[in-house]
Amino acid sequence: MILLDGKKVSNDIKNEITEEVKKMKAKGEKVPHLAAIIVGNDGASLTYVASKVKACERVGFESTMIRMSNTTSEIELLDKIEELNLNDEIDGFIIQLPLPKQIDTQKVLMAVDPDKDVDGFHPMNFGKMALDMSTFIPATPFGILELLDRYNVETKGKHTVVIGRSHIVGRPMSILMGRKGFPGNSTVTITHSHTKNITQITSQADIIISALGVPNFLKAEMVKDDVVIIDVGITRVADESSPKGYVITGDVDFENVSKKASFITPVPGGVGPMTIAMLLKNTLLARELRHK
Ligand SMILES: Nc1nc(=O)c2c([nH]1)NC[C@@H]1CN(c3ccc(C(=O)N[C@@H](CCC(=O)O)C(=O)O)cc3)C=[N+]21
Repeated sequence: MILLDGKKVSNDIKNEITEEVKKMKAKGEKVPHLAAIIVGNDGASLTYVASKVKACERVGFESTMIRMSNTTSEIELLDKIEELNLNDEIDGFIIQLPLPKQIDTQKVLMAVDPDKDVDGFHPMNFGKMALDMSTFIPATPFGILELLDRYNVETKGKHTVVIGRSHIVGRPMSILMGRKGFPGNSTVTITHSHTKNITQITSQADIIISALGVPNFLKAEMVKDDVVIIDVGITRVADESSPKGYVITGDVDFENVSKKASFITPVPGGVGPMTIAMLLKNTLLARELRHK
């Protein structure tokens, strides 16, 4: 079994980006600037945005975190987005999800200037992705592709099973794994809450990408020998014995599934850190787009 070490690879990527930023500075160019809007006080969301800001500092990017209250109206958020669209200092920005229920997420994501949409959530960018055009690929799927690439995991002709059809992971992942090129050229099955007999499907998979959010859902009996496992689950499970009062738990029963797997991502330290590294990569791309 080979561990797909997202923590290590994300560090390599951050070092590569740091070098790029040094070159920009040496040429007297403006460094990339990422902004993040966070609405409300969700603990996990605040942690993620804080790690994004920290990652920006680490590679030498500028960053701005914009906090808005839990009672923010849709109009107020749309106004803020328009402000960032027009602000020439900002190369790219994200709106941390999930949003409070009074706000229509799809409407908000459509208000982002596609050229600053470093999350790749605007329908224009999603469409470009599906059509093999160059664009921002959502950070989590992009991170998974990068991990498969750097560990040279064969995807061509393999049966990839994606668990979950969310707009930010499952759906784009199912498209990307079936595209031409590497990593891609897989035969893809996407499964979701209405899928019948999921074990029958997962047990035929060469590659499983699980983005379900149900701790320890995928058991050893559900997979075949030498399967490649990508665990996107990051559920906080209460645990009094740990210092933070919770442990981050993936969708995969790692202890038992890892014994059968050829490659597997750990949680934490797998897909999560890659997501942050690829957001930086998209921000660098956005900066290059705007100053070409
Ligand atoms: N607009 C938007 N863009 C996102 O990319 C986005 C989002 N909203 N909403 C929530 C999800 C989730 N997400 C993660 C990022 C990093 C870790 C990460 O670094 N995880 C660490 C553990 C971090 C911890 O201690 O909680 C790890 O897996 O090793 C996890 C999850 C980005 N998301």
